[in-house]
Amino acid sequence: MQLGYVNMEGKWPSKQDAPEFRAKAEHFIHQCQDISMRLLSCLASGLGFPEDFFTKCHDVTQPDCQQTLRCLHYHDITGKSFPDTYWRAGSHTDFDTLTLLFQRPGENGLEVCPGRKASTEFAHGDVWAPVHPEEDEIVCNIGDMLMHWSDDLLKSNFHRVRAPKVGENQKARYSMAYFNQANKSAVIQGKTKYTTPITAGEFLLAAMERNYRALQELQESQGMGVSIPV
Ligand SMILES: O=C(O)CCC(=O)C(=O)O
Ligand SMILES: [Fe+2]
Repeated sequence: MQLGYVNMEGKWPSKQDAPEFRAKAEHFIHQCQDISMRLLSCLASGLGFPEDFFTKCHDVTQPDCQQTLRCLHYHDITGKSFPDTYWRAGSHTDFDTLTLLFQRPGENGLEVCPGRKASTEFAHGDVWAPVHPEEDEIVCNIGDMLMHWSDDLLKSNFHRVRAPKVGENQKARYSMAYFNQANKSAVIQGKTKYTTPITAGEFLLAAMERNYRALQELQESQGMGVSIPV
């Protein structure tokens, strides 16, 4: 389930089904926005941009706002074993500027791949480290937009979610990701390397096309076709 600031009319669960859901979700989203803007202000200053630079690019009062809270539910797989090619979430970087990731103690599986040589590498075969959930901790992932804005100084990190094996906690995993995605019309432009301006809307489209092509190539190399939903 994905929640945001725009185009939400008619998408909230009804008051009868989940009486407090909307108010609680909106309160949480506002808290995520608040802490994100504080973090992004620090990052803007560190990168030599004005302190309010990223805040202005992630403006929730604008109709082209793309801030999103993704609520994830990975199913209970107790007693089931899957091949090593099976992931709860496959290796990827986030397309956004900065992600706040919330996970629950005991629901392990998140792994990160520190270090990255190029934005187009898909990190197969690299060294992965687990990020175990801790009470009161928020995992922050640098995304592709911030990597671009910082001319590759801040690397967007590959991460994935492993499927637990028989003997481990195979119960459901719930997590939430607050994606700080710049407003569609915000211009992403570095100072030294990525000096050609690109809007965040174009940037997201290009990232999705690149990931889709990479998936196609991987599946073709493994002799599997990509099935396109019709
Ligand atoms: O479930 C998780 O912890 C990871 C989710 C994630 O990486 C994503 O939705 O981009
Ligand atoms: Fe992610």
